[in-house]
Amino acid sequence: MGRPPNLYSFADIDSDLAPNLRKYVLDQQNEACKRHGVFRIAVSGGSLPKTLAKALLPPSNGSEEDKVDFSKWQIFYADERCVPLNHEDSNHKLVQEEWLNKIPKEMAQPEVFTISEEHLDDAQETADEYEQKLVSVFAARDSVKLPLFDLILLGCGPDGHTCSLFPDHPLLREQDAWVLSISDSPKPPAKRITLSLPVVLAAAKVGFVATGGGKKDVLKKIFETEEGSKLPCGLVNEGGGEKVSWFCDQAATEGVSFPRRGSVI
Ligand SMILES: O=C(O)[C@H](O)[C@@H](O)[C@H](O)[C@H](O)COP(=O)(O)O
Repeated sequence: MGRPPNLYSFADIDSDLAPNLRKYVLDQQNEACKRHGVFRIAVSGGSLPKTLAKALLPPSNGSEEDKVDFSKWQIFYADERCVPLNHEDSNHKLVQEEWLNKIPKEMAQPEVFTISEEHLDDAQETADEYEQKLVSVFAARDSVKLPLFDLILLGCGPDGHTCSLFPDHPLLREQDAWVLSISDSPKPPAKRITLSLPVVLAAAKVGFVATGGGKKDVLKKIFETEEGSKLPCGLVNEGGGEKVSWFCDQAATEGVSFPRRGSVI
């Protein structure tokens, strides 16, 4: 690894972490729009959507620099459960309820890429269909080796998983496919699809959001031990280096040694 990832620890989620996360996302949005006129972002489920809602809503405080320009957003799921989109386990439903549905109706809405509901009992088919959606956006499969997201926002599980990439799972070794299926996920539901590790590592920026005392032990492991650096979150740190940032609160980082400490704002 070159330079280590950035680990930010904030005193409070609402008044501190959320505005910093907003600034970070807006910086990536603005840079991506300058680069290619759109902002391509992938997001996970778990506790992330709730924190992200605090960061993104309301979409503007009136000033030009502070505008979340959803008209430029193309939103993908970093991982999704193979359930109907209106099912209570669906990450899309969660994201809709937490913030997509709360974007003011008079504003231009983002483009959201959901999984197909056609073959939900076949996780591989669902993964292949989702990969085709990525191909249609990120150009023909043979002309780009990997889709280049502008930003991927992820959570960190208590066992160090991220997306639906679980510790010691063979999916971690997948080098070729963009979207993978898993039918034995240790976190229910068992059938899911997930971006592959090479796709996560190809993104321009990767932001983790991990809050609460329940994350303390796994963060210590990831940042301080050899064993932790082999966990899925640790592999993203190792492969992504300084393009990876962690947005945490003090409860999650108590006693964790920081590679680099700071504030985005
Ligand atoms: O669909 C999922 O299960 C999530 O995308 C998953 O990868 C999540 O991000 C982590 O499990 C962390 O979840 P918490 O933030 O709730 O701990």
